Amino acid sequence: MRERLQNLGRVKLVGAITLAAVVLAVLANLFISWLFDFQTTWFEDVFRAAVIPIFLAPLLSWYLVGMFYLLDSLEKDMSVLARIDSLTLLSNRRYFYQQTSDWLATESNRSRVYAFFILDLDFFKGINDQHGHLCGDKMLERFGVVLQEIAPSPNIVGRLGGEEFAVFLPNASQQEAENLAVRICQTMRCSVIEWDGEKVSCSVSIGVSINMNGQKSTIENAFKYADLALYEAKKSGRDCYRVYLS
Ligand SMILES: Nc1nc2c(ncn2[C@@H]2O[C@H](COP(=O)(O)OP(=O)(O)OP(=O)(O)O)[C@@H](O)[C@H]2O)c(=O)[nH]1
Repeated sequence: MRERLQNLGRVKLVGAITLAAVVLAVLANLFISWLFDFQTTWFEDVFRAAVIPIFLAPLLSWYLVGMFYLLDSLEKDMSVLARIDSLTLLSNRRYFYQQTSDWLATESNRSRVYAFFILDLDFFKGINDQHGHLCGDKMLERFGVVLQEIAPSPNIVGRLGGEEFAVFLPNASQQEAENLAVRICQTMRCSVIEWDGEKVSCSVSIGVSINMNGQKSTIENAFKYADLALYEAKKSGRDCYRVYLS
């Protein structure tokens, strides 16, 4: 993205040079005609009129093609940036909702089972307070990587905001969902980052909502039930998961 923006700067410079060259060439042409009061033939008139476009056409074409290519790639970059969380590179809240809602809206998926996790790092404020926000950011990045490794596609992983994340497991049974929750808790419990020569770790609490028996439901319901389960996990002392069956 940064490279493209630099290229855009270069293209603008070439555009300005091209424009200046056109203006100078036209002025020079007029000046020479005025200075020498040319009595030119029609052939010389046509030749002189054609010289400028012939020499400048490649430059102009290159400029226009470059501009088109860069604007096109910048538009694509913008659309990606609007969907991802810049710190963890996971889906952001809005895109996560869109992905999961799209899955649920598909007719063939409506009667399927799925699990929905809300994951919240424990006492995360303490890490910020004790080691600083940059350390907190590094922990959030680490958690994002852990989630992507443990719950790869077709599962959908997103950062809802702050230290709250979500995972959607399409077609997952209760057993599969619970196994995954156990693995995430264990991995975070053992995961350590180095910060200013100190080892920093952070556990996670997980609220799991499982849509049993393939009942039709919305992502809002799944969210509500997972949130209730998360509340139970926090109340039970954290570093654990709780399940809400619906
Ligand atoms: N470093 C960093 N901190 C963030 C970010 N977003 C939110 N926070 C911090 O996350 C902390 C969340 O604190 P709390 O809501 O009290 O939660 P907690 O300390 O994890 O406590 P429990 O959830 O009850 O275990 C706050 O201190 C926020 O400032 C971020 O992007 N980076």
